[in-house]
Amino acid sequence: MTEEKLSFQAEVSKLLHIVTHSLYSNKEIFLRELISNASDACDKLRYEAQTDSSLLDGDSDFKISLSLDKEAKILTIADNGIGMNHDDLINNLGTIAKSGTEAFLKAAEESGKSDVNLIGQFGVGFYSSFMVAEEVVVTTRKAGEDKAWSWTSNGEGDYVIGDATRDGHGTTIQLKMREDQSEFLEDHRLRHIVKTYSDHISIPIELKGEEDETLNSASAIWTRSQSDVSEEQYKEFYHHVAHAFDEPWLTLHNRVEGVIEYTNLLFIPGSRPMDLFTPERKNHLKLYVNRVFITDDCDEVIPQYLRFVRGVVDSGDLPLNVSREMLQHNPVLAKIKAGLTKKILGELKKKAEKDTEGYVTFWENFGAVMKEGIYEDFAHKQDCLALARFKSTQDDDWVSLAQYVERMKEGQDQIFYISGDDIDALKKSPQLEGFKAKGVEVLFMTDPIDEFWIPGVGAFEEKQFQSITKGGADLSKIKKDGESDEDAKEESADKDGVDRLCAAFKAVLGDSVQEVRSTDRLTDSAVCLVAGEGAMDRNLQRMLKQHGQAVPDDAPILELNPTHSLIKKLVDLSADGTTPTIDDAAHLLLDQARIIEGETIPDMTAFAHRMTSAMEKGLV
Ligand SMILES: Nc1ncnc2c1ncn2[C@@H]1O[C@H](COP(=O)(O)OP(=O)(O)OP(=O)(O)O)[C@@H](O)[C@H]1O
Repeated sequence: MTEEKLSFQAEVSKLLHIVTHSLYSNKEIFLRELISNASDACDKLRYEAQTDSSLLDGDSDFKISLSLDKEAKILTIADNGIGMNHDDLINNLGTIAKSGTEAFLKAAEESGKSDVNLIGQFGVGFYSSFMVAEEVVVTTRKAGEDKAWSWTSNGEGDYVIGDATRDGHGTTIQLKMREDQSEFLEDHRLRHIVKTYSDHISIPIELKGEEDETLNSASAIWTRSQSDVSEEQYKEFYHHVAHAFDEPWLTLHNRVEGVIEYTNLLFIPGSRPMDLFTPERKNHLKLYVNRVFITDDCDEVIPQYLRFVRGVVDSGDLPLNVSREMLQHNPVLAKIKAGLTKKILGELKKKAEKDTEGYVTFWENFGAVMKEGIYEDFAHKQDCLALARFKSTQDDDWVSLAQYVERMKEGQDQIFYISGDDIDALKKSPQLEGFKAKGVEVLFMTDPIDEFWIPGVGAFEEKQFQSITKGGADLSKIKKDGESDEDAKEESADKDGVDRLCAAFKAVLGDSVQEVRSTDRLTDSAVCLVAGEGAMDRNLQRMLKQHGQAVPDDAPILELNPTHSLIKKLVDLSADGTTPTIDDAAHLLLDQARIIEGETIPDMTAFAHRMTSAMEKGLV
């Protein structure tokens, strides 16, 4: 017999250390995890056997069996699923490729003792066996292969893989229970745990004894009627199907009848899954055909912007032997996708109307993903827009576009927004000053996707979206509450003088600015930068530059606040032509505006010199 001793990947060792040393009291979940894996293994084989029935080798009666040897203190969990070969064992039980593990380990490291909660939140899958067992022996044979393998470990640093014998395909996991965990060797305890956590598993879970006993209902939960499923059972199924450990925020269970028939049991998670923003943008919805698992890797079943939805879709209208390739451009699936999208968006709309507070939780988790729908889903663009919520200058609450339009000021015909990745920095933007002073609400667009959907959508209820960091944002038509035309006029400054100063600044600054002009969007600040109306928004320019993309070399417009005392002084000084003071002021103010925008200034040394000399003049 050959044996190989191998070390766990470093992350696994860390994870195992947490698991074995944790004081986590809910140790019974180890059984849920192992049963969940066994059920997945049966699903996988059932699917593979659709195209190659020889894999079943005459054993198609899928089941999971539990048996107890009280004397030897061994609990055995066996399945006749897909099984594992030598390399699978190393890849699956010696390494972790799961997204989120790193975050889990980091959080565990940072939190010190509270790893207890973390296990509950993240789940540790197969490795949870080591919470209750001092030794775990896995004996497994992969369907279609002759050779069986054993995997043995005490969960401390390494494991041993060796030859083994096993009748038929599948996996047998033997847990040599720790001295203080003998409760899990009691029949009644196992019955209770299976009923609590694994009742929804669609294949039978049997407890071996003089007479074998089936412990679960063994009917696919989604085939039952809603009234036969408790909230607790939905939650446990969600944990199983989503590999999640939080509470579902929304559960959608319904059967659709008509030209195409299908059942869906969908969940919107209560917190963000870890892989939400990975470039693949994968969904994890499980597709079944008449209760036979087909795939959880099919892009055609739900749009990418709804990729946070978890659960199951089962339809008898797809052929059972459908291959993953056949799923592409499949008209039945396209209809299911359209139906699911409509259903989900409809339910979200209801939630948004009925439970504003609860909806905010959803939006804070998934809003940035939902906004991709505004950009990508032409058919549902308006629905997605109506579901969108924004932070604004008005208050700390989230606002919908409809609410925004409703509270627009007299004379206002545009939806004003400012974009950038940091809301706190945005709140301090000088460009906001004039809007705040007039009580005009401005939306904060803080998701990168905002830069893409806004130009595509253009308007909401015929009100154009207008970036306030672009030249075209015009405040002059909007009056302050209670302000008369006369008051408005009084605020404007000596126009000729300002024009003269603008021309002098432009002459000094040359091509580094497209234009220098007076603005009414500032009240406290002296200057700000904006993009020309036809040019790319400055935030988008910054974003693209950060990602190494080519960006058109559009120089910004420098705007001066004619009511600011510094500008007024400079207006007076400019009567004498372009003096060194005007020259320095032009450069300093441009650099200042760049700094406020979070940009680096091209010549730091020159900036420092000018600043020093300006301070000297002021102080001496
Ligand atoms: N009974 C089994 N039969 C076949 N393969 C198995 C079995 N148990 C585990 N595996 C394999 O080992 C892998 C790792 O299992 P583990 O429980 O650690 O993680 P997981 O099931 O992928 O995720 P989670 O932690 O969310 O349950 C599984 O993805 C599967 O490939």
